[in-house]
Amino acid sequence: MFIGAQVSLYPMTSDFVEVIETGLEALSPYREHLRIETDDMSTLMVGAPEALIDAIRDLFAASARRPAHVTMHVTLSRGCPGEPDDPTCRCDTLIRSQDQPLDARKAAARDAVEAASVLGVGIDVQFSLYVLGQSHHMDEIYGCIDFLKSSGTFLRSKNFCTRLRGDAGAVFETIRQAFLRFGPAEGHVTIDLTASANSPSLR
Ligand SMILES: Cc1ncc(C[n+]2csc(CCO)c2C)c(N)n1
Repeated sequence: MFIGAQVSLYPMTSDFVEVIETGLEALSPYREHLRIETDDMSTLMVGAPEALIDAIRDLFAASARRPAHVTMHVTLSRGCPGEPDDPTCRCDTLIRSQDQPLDARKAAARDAVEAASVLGVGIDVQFSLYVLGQSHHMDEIYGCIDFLKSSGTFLRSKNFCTRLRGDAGAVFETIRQAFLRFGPAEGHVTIDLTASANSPSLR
């Protein structure tokens, strides 16, 4: 299994380099658990979803604590058949949910969001879950949307994606649960996500 993300921050301010560097500094505690490589367009993070999603959450929360409007684009992927197996990506949640029916997975996902840590940073997210290479992929997508509607972070459904709003802790836990508990444990699943904080449109 190979699990990872390409992550880009887009601060809407002339001191964008400082905002990006503030975000990247928040990754320090995760560097011993994840492979992290930054270039001029994005930062690659590879590793188990516990550290991976926490790292993306903290990267965005750190930049969102500054006053400027900032957005982030994330491509998450698990189980891509073209990527090499990486033992550091081992994930017990995926292994355990393998044989669980959809209703049990929805309930477990809700429990995890309820138990999420509170960061004190309000954010908006819109994302799409893609279950690849499966003929019954819509059952998993509708199951995931059911979970999202009861997650406490649901804002509204939109064409092609779902809007979430709330504390960064609960919102990123919702994303982690959507990523791990829907779509086959051994299958190829991706998420396309945009996050936003401090938007002047919401003032
Ligand atoms: C998370 C994240 N990683 C890398 C970049 C690409 N990037 C654009 S400007 C800049 C700082 C000066 O080189 C960097 C690293 C990004 N935007 N967000």
